Amino acid sequence: MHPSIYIALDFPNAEQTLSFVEENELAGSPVKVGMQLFYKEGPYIIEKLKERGHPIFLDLKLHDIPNTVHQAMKSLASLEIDFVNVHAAGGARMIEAAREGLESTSGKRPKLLAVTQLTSTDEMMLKNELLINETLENTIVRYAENSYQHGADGVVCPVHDIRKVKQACGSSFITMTPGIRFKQDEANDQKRIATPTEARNEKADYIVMGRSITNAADSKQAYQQAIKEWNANEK
Ligand SMILES: O=c1ccn([C@@H]2O[C@H](COP(=O)(O)O)[C@@H](O)[C@H]2O)c(=O)[nH]1
Repeated sequence: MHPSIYIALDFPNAEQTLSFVEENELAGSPVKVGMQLFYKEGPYIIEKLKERGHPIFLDLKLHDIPNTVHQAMKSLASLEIDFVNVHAAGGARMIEAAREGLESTSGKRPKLLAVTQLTSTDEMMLKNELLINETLENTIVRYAENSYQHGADGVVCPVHDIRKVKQACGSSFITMTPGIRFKQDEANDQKRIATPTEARNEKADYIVMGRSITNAADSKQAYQQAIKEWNANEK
């Protein structure tokens, strides 16, 4: 296992998820649980993954009014997971409310990440659909600064923006980067992708890998390949 590589367990149910981790001998490896799995199974799947020693990033990307996010984070904090997140676009007060909700737990507080811009967003979509007349890079850095100033421990961002985010928010501000693909893989719906090697070179703290591992003919081997790339250029 590698502490910096989170495997996105985007499966439809607990049975398929637990078979996947068992068949590929992934007990103890960091995993990301997203909407598909959590909406189906709820806290049960978190309990089962914790029993197997997995560090957990619960990727639900909360985005609502501050009071709702505050109360939701209080509930999520009781799961004693490692990371949870919100959309940075929810704004300063919502991010503060999320942090306050997490701090109400008596157990270990999950770290709070804010999603800057999704790795499926490109410049064209930003301008034409989201009507943001700034570059993607400026938007991501500004959202990261706002998140940092209002209580987030880090951001979810594309690999390409890590350096600027760290310059603006400091090197200990966490960067969790999805959109990771091996060189030969399809991008699928992702617009801003990078290899594990590129992520490591850009000094990502963590990477998220889903389909490049879960859809591989040999998932165990694919995970080992990710670890190999990551370790090849040790910081
Ligand atoms: O900007 C973001 C934020 C979250 N994700 C999530 O990461 C995984 C990526 O899966 P792949 O199969 O490796 O593309 C997925 O669960 C997303 O919900 C993201 O891709 N981009």
